[in-house]
Amino acid sequence: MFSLSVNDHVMIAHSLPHEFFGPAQALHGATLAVEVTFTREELDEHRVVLDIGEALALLDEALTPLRYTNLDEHPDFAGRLSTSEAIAEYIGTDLSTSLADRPEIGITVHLRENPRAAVSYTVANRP
Ligand SMILES: Nc1nc2c(c(=O)[nH]1)N=C([C@H](O)[C@H](O)COP(=O)(O)OP(=O)(O)OP(=O)(O)O)CN2
Repeated sequence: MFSLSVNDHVMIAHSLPHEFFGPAQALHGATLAVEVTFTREELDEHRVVLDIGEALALLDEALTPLRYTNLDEHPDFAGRLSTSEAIAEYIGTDLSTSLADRPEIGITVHLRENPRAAVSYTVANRP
């Protein structure tokens, strides 16, 4: 199995309006560090998992709709808690759509919420 990882970050604001989240029910900001790992069982005809430039561009495209937004007002999170897990799923789903022509590529999104906590999401039905 081969893998390629690229990273970026995104600044957002959001609230988590449920008592489960304690003080995070209030509006707060976060700079999320995002790393995506693409995997392939075998290399492609260019002997790569995915071109690094394309991988960076795909990640940038996935993050652009989130940059500097208040997720409480973002239509894709309407009525849904914008936890780090949900944001990782959103990014993974976007990347999976962009790579619909290459279902042989696995996608895992690793999202660091703060120096002590991170989540990850692996897109289903890919290797
Ligand atoms: N599994 C998750 N748990 C929490 C998330 C999340 O995205 N996924 N997010 C938050 C808050 O947005 C924030 O990042 C942390 O808020 P905080 O109040 O500091 O939460 P803690 O759980 O660390 O501490 P408390 O003891 O609950 O105050 C929270 N959780």
